[in-house]
Amino acid sequence: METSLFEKKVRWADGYILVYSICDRASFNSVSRLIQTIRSAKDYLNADKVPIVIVGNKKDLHHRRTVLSEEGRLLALNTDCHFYEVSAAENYHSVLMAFQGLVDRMKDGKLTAKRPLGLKGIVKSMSAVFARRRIDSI
Ligand SMILES: Nc1nc2c(ncn2[C@@H]2O[C@H](COP(=O)(O)OP(=O)(O)OP(=O)(O)O)[C@@H](O)[C@H]2O)c(=O)[nH]1
Repeated sequence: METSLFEKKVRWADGYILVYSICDRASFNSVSRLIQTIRSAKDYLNADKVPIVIVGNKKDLHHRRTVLSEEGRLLALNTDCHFYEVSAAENYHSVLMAFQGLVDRMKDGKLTAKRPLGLKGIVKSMSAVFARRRIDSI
């Protein structure tokens, strides 16, 4: 069967941020479907579980909310994803946190994907983790 450009892109990526609007249930449903697409594309490649971050945007528009925070959180829990609610309009910090969360998980994934490690590999991975902790605490 012919692989679509979309599927090729899905297979290529090492991590995903899927954004919906908390005021738009259709966008939430699309995210839910996209997660299934990503998971099955990656299963096809026998790849390790790739990190997916679900982002509910437009948190500032609470009076127009149609998707509850709990629904986003539950979707993340059921699909082994990570969840953030943000307002891209109000501040960039929450958006930054979501991207940072994804990058951290991708790095963690790369460390565990290299298993099984020899003694040399274990020492290298431990050093990488502790070096990161040192940087984080600065
Ligand atoms: N109030 C509010 N508006 C936002 C937020 N993020 C984006 N918008 C607005 O939503 C509209 C669509 O934003 P786009 O960046 O074009 O995003 P899009 O993915 O094309 O979204 P849609 O057009 O809604 O499908 C623009 O008018 C943005 O200013 C947010 O966090 N809060």
